[in-house]
Amino acid sequence: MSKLFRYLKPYRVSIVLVLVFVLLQALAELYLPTLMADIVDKGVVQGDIPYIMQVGVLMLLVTVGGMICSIVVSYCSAKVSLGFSKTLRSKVFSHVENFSLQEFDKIGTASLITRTTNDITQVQQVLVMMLRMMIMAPMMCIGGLIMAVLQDAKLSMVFIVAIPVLAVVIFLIVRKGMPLFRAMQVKLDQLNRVLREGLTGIRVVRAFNRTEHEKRRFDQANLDLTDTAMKVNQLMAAMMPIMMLLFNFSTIAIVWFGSIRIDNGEMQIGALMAFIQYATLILMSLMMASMMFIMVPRASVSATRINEVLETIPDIEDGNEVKQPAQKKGVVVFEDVSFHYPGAEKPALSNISFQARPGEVTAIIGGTGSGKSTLVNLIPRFYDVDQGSIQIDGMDVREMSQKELRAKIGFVPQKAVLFSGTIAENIRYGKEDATDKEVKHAAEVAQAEDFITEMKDGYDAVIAQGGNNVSGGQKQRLSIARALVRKPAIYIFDDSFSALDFKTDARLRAALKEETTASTLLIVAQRVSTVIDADQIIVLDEGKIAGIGNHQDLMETCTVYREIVSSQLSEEEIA
Ligand SMILES: Nc1ncnc2c1ncn2[C@@H]1O[C@H](COP(=O)(O)OP(=O)(O)OP(=O)(O)O)[C@@H](O)[C@H]1O
Repeated sequence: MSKLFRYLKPYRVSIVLVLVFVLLQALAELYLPTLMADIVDKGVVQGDIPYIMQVGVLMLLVTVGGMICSIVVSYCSAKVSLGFSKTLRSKVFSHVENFSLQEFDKIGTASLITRTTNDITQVQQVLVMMLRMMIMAPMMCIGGLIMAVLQDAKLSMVFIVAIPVLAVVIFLIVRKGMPLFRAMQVKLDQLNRVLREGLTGIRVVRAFNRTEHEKRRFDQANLDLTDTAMKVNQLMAAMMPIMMLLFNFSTIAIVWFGSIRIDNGEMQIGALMAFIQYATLILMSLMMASMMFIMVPRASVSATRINEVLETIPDIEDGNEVKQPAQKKGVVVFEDVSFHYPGAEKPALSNISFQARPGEVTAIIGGTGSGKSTLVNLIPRFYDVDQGSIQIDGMDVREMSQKELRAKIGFVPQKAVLFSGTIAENIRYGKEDATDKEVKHAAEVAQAEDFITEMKDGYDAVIAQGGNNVSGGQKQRLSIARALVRKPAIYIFDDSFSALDFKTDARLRAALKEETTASTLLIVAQRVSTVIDADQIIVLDEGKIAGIGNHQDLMETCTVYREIVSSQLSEEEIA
């Protein structure tokens, strides 16, 4: 957890304030019983009213002082801990943004969400506690002991028995609690995963009548978490009565032995009352310590999970010296590229070599799972190649800065993703400073203009979370417009026309041709009609190139291509 505390630096002043005021508060608490002993022994016993009034006013002032200290401590510690968690959340988020897809696959989205929210809250809560109790508990314990010994050294022997017993109880509780805290965070991850899947996949859940199944899955994860949380709470609940029992036994012992000492004239009644109060302070401080001993390990489990994210070095990082290709044409060259996903037995791509040139359309076709998406995902470096190289305008993509590289590319993913906001905002996602005219033009080319103008608010129509209020084909066209608006040197369309009807698909490709005369186009497609006019078609089969050429060439030379064509087109169309 200490590693995370480096983010506390900006709050140094507030932390010092907290510590100073906690110290003052502790001193006030320690002073009060002595004053009370004085009132009883010197004022009440001797009937000295002015003395009672004088010390009474002093007690009142000390109490008010202690209260003010407590308020300052609460304010400053809240400020520090809330600021700390805000900083930590944004650090984790911006670090995660740099992750390659490999790290996302490894940690899992649900766990990343829990770590950024719940885990940070755990650490934040403990931080408040530590700020308030780290000084308070030892001060009250040591100060209380000294004051108690000063009141009556012999009676202090009671603590020799009480404190070690309490220490053993705390140790046993912490030892039992640690594995439970760890399990609780993992189970929270599981619950979040089930919840996320159930909510994002709600349409499939309904369509397949799997509501009950999902409910069972959720209940199971929920019950699992509750069971562990119950165990943790039972442990915590057991702690309090045990502590109170020890506390009450100690008080009985103090009153018992104290009254014998009063009988023998070795102690005064006021001193015994003060002694009991000091004993209360000591035992309270030990309770505070035990709370810390329980909460700190729990938060340290969370801290480890947060550190794991912060210390994950993204697989894909810019080199020390990033370069820029001399030309900006957008020539994409694959040179003997092979790639396999971590943990996968077979490579997803093997020995891929080809060139995609500006002004030309390079289409990639192949069966499902043949590696088409993987191939195009390697160009913006979502993953890095295992072997060979990918060059843009003669420069290896690993030598460029990721920002520069991705600025050259207009990427339309297989699954269209929109963000909550207006249609115009979604298109501008591709180019922040795009003018209204540019946004409109991109929408026109993407064949989205018609349906946008039909909407009540046109370009200002609001897209719901995940783009759920537009159709699949409309979503695809908006994500195409988003790529078009940045006018990049290279366009990548990963199966981006699949949800369009044949007419719109053809119109879109014709408009694209006019718009992108100087750009390199890579189009992944399932439909032969989409690729038939391409300048070059790459046929993929189980991660390997089965053929490369235009439609006519491939019809003559490539069996895999012929099979795809004959499965989709009629005899006349083929002829
Ligand atoms: N993130 C991943 N982790 C592990 N394996 C993966 C991952 N993504 C894809 N694969 C595997 O890599 C192979 C190629 O997948 P890819 O998505 O590139 O195929 P595709 O040709 O685009 O298929 P489709 O047309 O169905 O989209 C498949 O065997 C797939 O199971």
